[in-house]
Amino acid sequence: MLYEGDPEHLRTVVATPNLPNPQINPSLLKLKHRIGHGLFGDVWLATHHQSSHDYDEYHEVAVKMLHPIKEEDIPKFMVRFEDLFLKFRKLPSVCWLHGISIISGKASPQICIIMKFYEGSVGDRMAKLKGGKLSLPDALRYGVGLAKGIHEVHMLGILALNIKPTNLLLDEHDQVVLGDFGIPFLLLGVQLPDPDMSLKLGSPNYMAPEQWEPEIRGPISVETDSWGFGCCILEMLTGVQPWFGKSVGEIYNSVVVKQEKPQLPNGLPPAVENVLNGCFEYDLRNRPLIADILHAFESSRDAVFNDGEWIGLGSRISADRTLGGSSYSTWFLTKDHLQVGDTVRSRKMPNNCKNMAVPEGTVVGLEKDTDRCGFVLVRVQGIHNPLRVNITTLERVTSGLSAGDWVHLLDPNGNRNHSFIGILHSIDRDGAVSVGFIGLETLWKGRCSQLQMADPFFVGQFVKLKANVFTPRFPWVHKREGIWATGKITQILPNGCLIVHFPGKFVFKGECNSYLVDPAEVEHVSFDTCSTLVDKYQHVEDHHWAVRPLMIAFGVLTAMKFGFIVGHSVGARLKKGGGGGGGGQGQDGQNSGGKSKWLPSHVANMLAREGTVTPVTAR
Ligand SMILES: Nc1ncnc2c1ncn2[C@@H]1O[C@H](COP(=O)(O)OP(=O)(O)OP(=O)(O)O)[C@@H](O)[C@H]1O
Repeated sequence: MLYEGDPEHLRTVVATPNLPNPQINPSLLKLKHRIGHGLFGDVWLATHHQSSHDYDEYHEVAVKMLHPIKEEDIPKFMVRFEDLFLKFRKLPSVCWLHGISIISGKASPQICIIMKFYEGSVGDRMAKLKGGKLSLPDALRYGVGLAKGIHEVHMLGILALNIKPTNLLLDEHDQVVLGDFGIPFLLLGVQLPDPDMSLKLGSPNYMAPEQWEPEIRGPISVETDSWGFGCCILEMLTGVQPWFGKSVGEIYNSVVVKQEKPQLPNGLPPAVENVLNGCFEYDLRNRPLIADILHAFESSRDAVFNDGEWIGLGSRISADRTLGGSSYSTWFLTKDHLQVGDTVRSRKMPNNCKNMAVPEGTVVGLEKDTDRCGFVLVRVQGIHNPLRVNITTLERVTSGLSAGDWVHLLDPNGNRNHSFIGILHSIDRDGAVSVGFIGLETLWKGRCSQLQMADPFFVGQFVKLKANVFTPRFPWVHKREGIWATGKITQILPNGCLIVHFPGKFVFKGECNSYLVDPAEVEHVSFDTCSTLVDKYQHVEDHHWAVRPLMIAFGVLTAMKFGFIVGHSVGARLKKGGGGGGGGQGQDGQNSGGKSKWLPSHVANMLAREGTVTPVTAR
């Protein structure tokens, strides 16, 4: 009577003190047939028998039977689920949960999540349409529903992760409900039988770069779901799955290694195009939040359409993309909403160690507090009138720290397997912080008193392993016996992981010259800080693999020239005559001038400045 597929009715029921127990006795479930088989288990159509002294009912339900997990991990999962069960039931855009059950599988017990049975999914609907794609108005409408569902899940501190059209179920009002409410997230830290760990956090075609190796390229965060959202909308609009036809390895290569993005179709409303472009930023911090996406989709859904075609007028919003991941997107710059009284300073650019000239000040007025690119009034000591400053050029400072700063974890115990240097992702006004560290799948949460500012790293800097690091976290290049090579930072991931190239290493075609580096294990090297001539030369050698062979060739030629001159003058003296010396000198002078052209000019200049040529050629 109460549980007949009527979530609205149930929402009022669960609010009563007589709270339902999420655990369902497996003997009350009768599996009828399998509806589908997914990466996280099978879904069955089943009946759930419910009875009490005044009713006796059978309800049609969907049972998601998860793959077996280690028996000792079952209680861990159950505690997480039971903690969230009632909260999930209050979410209108998340599938209605009947409960959870543990049935004895062939080898080990299996967790079954019992859900309301829905008639179909967005994926099913697309499969029935010509070309397998939805009209733009439908895609926008489902997009709004999906964004709401993801937002609701985020409000509970959970990530959806497994977002794809078959997991977007449709209720009787054709509204989207999330069929997977974050099962991969609830499984974090639980051991799966599948040795391919990359599969456990989502479905490959829809996975964000950091989702493949969250401990290395992570953390996974709310913006990870923005990527999955973008993939779903793309599939709805084109009828083609992102990376269709590629193997799992090829998708990994495209998304993670080559840092490719799926192609967007033409003709989208500008706000939608802009937000979808942002969803496919490699650095998750540059992606829009689900609230931004919802705003763009809601505003475009209500715009003018003609036979499903966008006929909106007005200027196109310029694509808000970062160039080569080297700068911040507007999504990044406007994530923090400034308030009157906040301490602010000019924002540091990601690849520039120089802070901008505007010093620390206090926000005394908001000109347009709802506009993404609004202005604030900042009072700066020593300047009479407040300055009017664009919010995207400012960063909020709390306890001396701002989002984006490099931080060092002060951990007296020190027994951790994650790096102790990372990047601050957010700092609340009350001092609560979240930090990305290598070795952690999700953001580390703590207090700002546990952190200290660390020296920043920048793209383009040269780094080498610290002297006390003998077994680095990731493989590193050896130059010669006992000497570690120096590498150049080419990218910095959101957890502070450095991607380093070794320009001094000769690389065969197709060989990878990209290495991951823990920032806690390296130090910055520059020409100015190399103390000895030999160090300076070695630093020059690390700029390009050709330096050493050129130096050797140069040395050999110098030696030959020297031998030739000596031989010539000795011969001349023996002959007590001569005449060819002047001509020979002229020829040599010309040759040496020509040889200097072989060296890259900055390397040649450095060598000339430091006089390193002679000792090197002798080696
Ligand atoms: N509560 C439900 N009611 C009706 N159909 C459902 C329900 N939950 C899932 N399904 C359907 O069952 C099928 C299999 O779902 P399942 O989630 O196992 O597979 P998947 O979506 O392909 O993969 P994954 O395991 O990664 O989620 C899908 O077509 C899905 O739409």
